Amino acid sequence: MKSSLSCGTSPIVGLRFSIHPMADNFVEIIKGALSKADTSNVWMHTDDVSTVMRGKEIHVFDTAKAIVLHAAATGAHVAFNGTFSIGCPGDTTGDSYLEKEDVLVNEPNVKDYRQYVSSQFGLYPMNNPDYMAIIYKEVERAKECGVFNESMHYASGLHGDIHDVFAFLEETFMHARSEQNKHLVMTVNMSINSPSHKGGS
Ligand SMILES: Cc1ncc(C[n+]2csc(CCO)c2C)c(N)n1
Repeated sequence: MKSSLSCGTSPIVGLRFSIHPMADNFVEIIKGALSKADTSNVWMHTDDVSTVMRGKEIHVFDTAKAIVLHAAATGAHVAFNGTFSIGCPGDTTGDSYLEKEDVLVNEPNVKDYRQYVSSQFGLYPMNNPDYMAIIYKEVERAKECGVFNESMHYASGLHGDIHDVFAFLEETFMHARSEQNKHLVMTVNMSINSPSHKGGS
């Protein structure tokens, strides 16, 4: 890993995530999802706890959605949890693949998949005194986009087709930061193919 400090001006989006399939063949599902997605536009590393991905925003969201969809397509009940980050002052410019072209490599392969997902997200606009206004605005955006599910402590509930939920997450991640406040963290939990989803899936 290279380690030149970028002083928080870097456009690199990082995502650290885990997939937990509630199935006996969880190893096959995790490894299968990671290998079926085209990861050529992101830097990625998997360990025993999670996987980290770094790259341009569009490629991180494109690759993450494909990985989740490939795990979901097995039919197993799968949980995804991830932390997205951009603009961290302590971040480094290495392992980023920023030179990649803006052509999505997974979207053509997964665009026809349909998958209901129930999700909870949290926004953390770092060092921004107006953070509550930003959070309320983004919750309003979720309502306008038709993916809002319910209010709750410490997160907001989203649900719907995975393409709509991911599109919202990418949009809100773009809008909840600014030139003055570059550092943003977003947490996302998803539950897929859950027996609790009566009629929605
Ligand atoms: C996305 C993602 N990356 C890594 C792990 C950790 N993990 C748990 S079991 C397993 C397969 C056997 O090594 C791995 C890699 C995870 N759960 N999800």
